[in-house]
Amino acid sequence: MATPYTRRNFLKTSSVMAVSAAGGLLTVGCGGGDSGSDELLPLVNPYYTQAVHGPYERISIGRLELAEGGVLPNCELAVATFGTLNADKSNAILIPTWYSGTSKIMEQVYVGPDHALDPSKYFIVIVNQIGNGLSTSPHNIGGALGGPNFPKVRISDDVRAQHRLLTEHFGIRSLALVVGGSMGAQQTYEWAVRYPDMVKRAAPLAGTACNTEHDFLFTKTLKDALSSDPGFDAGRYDLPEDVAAGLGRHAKMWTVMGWSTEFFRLNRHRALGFDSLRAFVDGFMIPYFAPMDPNNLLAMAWKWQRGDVSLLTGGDKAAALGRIKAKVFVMPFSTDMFFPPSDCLAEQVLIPNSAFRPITTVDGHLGLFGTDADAIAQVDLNLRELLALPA
Ligand SMILES: CCOC(C)=O
Repeated sequence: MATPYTRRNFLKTSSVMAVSAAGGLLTVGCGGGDSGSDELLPLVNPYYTQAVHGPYERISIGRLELAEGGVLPNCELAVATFGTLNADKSNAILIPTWYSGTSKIMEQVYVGPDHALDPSKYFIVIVNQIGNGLSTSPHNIGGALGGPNFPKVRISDDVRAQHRLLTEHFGIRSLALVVGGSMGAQQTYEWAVRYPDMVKRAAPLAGTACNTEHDFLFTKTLKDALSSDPGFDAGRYDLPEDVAAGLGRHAKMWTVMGWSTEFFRLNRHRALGFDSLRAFVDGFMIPYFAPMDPNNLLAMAWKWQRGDVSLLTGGDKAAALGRIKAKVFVMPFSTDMFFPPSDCLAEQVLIPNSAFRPITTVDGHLGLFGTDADAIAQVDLNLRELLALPA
């Protein structure tokens, strides 16, 4: 097996094949000879590919100025579409993605002829959020903005980028529905507040419009779990495997907060095929996050912490939520420990034309992954009702 190259060495060679510790082949971009600079090259991580997450198409929306002052010179969004846009372009549904997720899990769990999100009726556009590894992200941008130098991206930046994509690339000016889970819910709220005339219906699942201090702290501990690993090396690690300890701690914290105490008391992990909590952590939670790029996760975590629609209204949450013209079903998951129903209800009462539709499940926040078929059936029932409401 070839000695795995480190990224720093790539600048000295035009193009190399490296073999990751996991045995996957990593193909790196051309180094352009020995530039002598310490720029990071884009690294093709085998996890963030069509083979794992396809089909999707990478569409450039050009230069994206960011709310925090940075810029993405050429922002590319990875997009998966299902169904056909009708003649008057009135049947478009947008689905943004959540932390660590891609368009693939949204397709697998929420889209299909047996779901409310039925491609035979709607043109469904799933847009991968910036930083998630398929769209422009720390691990794939390369150059001076690569890795730890990736600029700070906010929820509003994703939503403006998605708006440019839909209006300029697809010619879509009306959305029958925007629906997303967790960080996808944060983007859903941002869409409904920022573009009230475009969004006809909105369904935030297991997420809030304004992140809470508790959730900010939870996400800070996730970030610390990654960055405190010496292998992280201030974000200049070579491969995710170099940060395996941090990714493992991050996975264990997700195990604690992402499910629920009921989930374990009722042995739901056994129902999922794991005969112990330890086996569930070692066999599912750690392997799920292990191939992911830590700088990508940190970029999304920074964004997640600062989800706040009131930035548009000088900090006035009621004014922001009052801007919404869409019909809204607020759909928390009943045992969610970081976007609890109580936090979601406190926002829903501020939204005109809205209803509070909690989803009953013992699987907590990560019930979003589709582990509880009944929870997804409840989501479908509510989405069918919402889609049947007149715009
Ligand atoms: C699992 C998805 O979680 C978030 C915060 O997006």
